[in-house]
Amino acid sequence: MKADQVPPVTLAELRSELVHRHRQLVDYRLVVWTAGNASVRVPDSELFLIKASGVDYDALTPSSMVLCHLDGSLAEESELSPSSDTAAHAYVYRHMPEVGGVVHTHSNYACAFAAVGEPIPCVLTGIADEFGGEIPVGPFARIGDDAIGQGIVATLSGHRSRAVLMANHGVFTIGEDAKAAVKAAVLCEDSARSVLLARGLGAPRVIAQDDVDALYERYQNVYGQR
Ligand SMILES: O=C(CO)[C@@H](O)[C@H](O)COP(=O)(O)O
Repeated sequence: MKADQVPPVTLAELRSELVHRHRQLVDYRLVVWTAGNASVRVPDSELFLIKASGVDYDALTPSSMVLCHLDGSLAEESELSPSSDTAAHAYVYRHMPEVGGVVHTHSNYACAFAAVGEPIPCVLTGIADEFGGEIPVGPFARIGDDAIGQGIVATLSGHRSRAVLMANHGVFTIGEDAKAAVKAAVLCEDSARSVLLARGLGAPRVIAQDDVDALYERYQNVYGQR
């Protein structure tokens, strides 16, 4: 089958995939209790799916994924309220058409940087590979409306990084799909952990910009199976 003959993904498949992506957040120890959430854009539509608010990760099923319009309103009748961060995710989808997945976590090491308002410096090749430079800090914003979304879009537009540390809050990541957004959340936490460990040994050294550029270019365009 040629790539252009791959059948379009169904809503049911997207719901199941989003359950799996939330399971990955637990497996990678990026979330505890009901903190955090993930969403996925429904291709070729003005819709996205997002986790229901405050539901245990163990209890998530395809029907716990709430279908929303890009203004954040419900697109179907649902007994479950969508995530408290729905307006933030919706704002990202409206203003970054290239984004197909959004993830939010309170992963500990990255949150430590968010708590002090400090970017994660580009001191390891893995950070250059995935983020193309430091992982930036976004503004403080209250939870519940699109203020968080505005901060995400303002910080990540035109930036290589797919992760932002929202000040005094946590990590928001974006990707072309939900898998890519989860990957960015995993690697953001891994980066933060390594940098904090390095600081116990001495002063981490920032990689030269031309090396960062070369590493990013290779990882994004050459690494892995093409
Ligand atoms: O960041 C926050 C609250 O600080 C929220 O994102 C919660 O962590 C998860 O909320 P729901 O998605 O369950 O509404």
